[in-house]
Amino acid sequence: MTAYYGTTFPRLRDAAGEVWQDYTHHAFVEGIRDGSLPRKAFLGYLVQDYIFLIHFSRAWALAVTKADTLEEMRACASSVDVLVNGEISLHVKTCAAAGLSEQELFTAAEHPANLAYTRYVMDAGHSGNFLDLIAALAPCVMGYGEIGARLAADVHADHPYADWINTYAGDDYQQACCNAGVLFDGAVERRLGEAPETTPGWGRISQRFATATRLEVAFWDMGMSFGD
Ligand SMILES: Cc1ncc(C[n+]2csc(CCO)c2C)c(N)n1
Repeated sequence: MTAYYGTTFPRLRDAAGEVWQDYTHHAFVEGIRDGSLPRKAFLGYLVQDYIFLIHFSRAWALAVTKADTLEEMRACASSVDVLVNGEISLHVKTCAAAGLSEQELFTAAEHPANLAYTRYVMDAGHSGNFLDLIAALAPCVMGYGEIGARLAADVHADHPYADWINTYAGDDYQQACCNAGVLFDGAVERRLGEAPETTPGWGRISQRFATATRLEVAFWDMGMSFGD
């Protein structure tokens, strides 16, 4: 069962249409679910995801500077902390266990799909306001929450991708998605009022959300290409 991620997220997800399904039910995700994803594809993805997380940390740090309230600053600062002091080292450990050295991670060339996605998110923040940035960050956070919760049903002790699935299905990660939902709802109400869908700002965040979702699909496509 997927936890409750607030009211803004499901509205934007449903407005995004089929692309959300393309993202959360991508062949790469289905390969993780049934364990058929080639190891090569998974490792290629992990290396790129390490680079992705570094730029994502920068985007959350940008959100700290774009926030309007101390509460928003705290939530975004905490995301930076979790990412740079937690998730990134977890990636380094997972890669090391899979035979990839930290040196290989540091020297890996950034794939264009990775560049496109992370720099799109950074630009949403640089050219726009706090809400533009959060809307571009949301598909990443909540999408992995939905994927983890769904895939947990098929996980068993010797599943090849059990660690990955359990990370995103776990209580800590699900709670992080709920917290992101509270941040997103509060940010929308503060800036767009109680009927946000009737404002021009809503069209902008819908577009940001849908574009970031398309870039998640392209990220999975990239992951599949490493299996060839
Ligand atoms: C391509 C890609 N998209 C989403 C995530 C998931 N993710 C990235 S940062 C973060 C923490 C909150 O910002 C989470 C859950 C990923 N690892 N790689």
